[in-house]
Amino acid sequence: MRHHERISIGRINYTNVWPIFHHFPEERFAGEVVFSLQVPTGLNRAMAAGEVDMGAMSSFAYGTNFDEYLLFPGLSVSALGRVNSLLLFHRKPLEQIAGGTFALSTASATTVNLLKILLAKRYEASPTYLTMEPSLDKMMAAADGALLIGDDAIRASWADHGYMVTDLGELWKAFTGEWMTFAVWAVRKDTVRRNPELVSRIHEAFQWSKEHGLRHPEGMIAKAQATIGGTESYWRGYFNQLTYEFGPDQWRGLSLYFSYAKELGLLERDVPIQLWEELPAR
Ligand SMILES: C=C(O[C@@H]1C=C(C(=O)O)C=C[C@H]1O)C(=O)O
Repeated sequence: MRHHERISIGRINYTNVWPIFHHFPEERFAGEVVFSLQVPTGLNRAMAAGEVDMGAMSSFAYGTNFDEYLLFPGLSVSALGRVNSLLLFHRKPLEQIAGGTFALSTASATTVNLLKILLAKRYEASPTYLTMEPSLDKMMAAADGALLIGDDAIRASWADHGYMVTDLGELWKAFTGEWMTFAVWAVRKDTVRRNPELVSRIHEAFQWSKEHGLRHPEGMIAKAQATIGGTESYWRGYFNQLTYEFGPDQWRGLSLYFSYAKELGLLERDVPIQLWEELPAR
């Protein structure tokens, strides 16, 4: 182990990960960790390049590069149904525009591929896709539908635009009956080899932080209201709608997503769910 090497932890810069990060005991890791705050696609790239060692990223990005990563059980951003922050905005019913043009946020990997899967499998459509910066007005000027994620989607859902709004978590559940996992907590295998003890302590701290965050959401809710807006009950509902578990139910839903992605050529290989395991106590 290189003693002075810090572990870089990726943190998605959206509210949806707050229940896992908000109470992370940074002071316990002084000098040992640094955080990298980015949109999901930024973290996906940084993890693949080895600039970030572990943390939250798009579940789809695990699928493209799984040989390099392990997944932490018990940590994810998942939902069985509605999410409220993975939203497709459109002018006409989806049935009428499924073969049209869709503008996709540059920040997303999991959800853009989820939309591709649903349009291909459920609507049997072959639409045109544009990738754009997440701006609802610009996207809707260029396309029949616009896909936003995270806080961009939340803000747009409050705006007075008159568009129809489809929740991608709800659409996936209606089509498959399954869970969907949007963000996973992954670690690079080389980081585990170099520094198993620190990785283990960080995992434990995340679990603690999550349990604490879910038991005591008040601080997080107040911070979300102050930084983004919305009511107390909106945020309480938002954090309750999401699930932060990553167990057999979520693995099954995510595996189904990966198999559709492979079938449609969005992923090249079958993707196994490979879990990180705690080192045996010495
Ligand atoms: C629940 C969400 O899931 C997210 C969607 C992601 C993606 O589409 O790649 C990645 C991480 C999560 O932040 C959200 O953005 O609100």
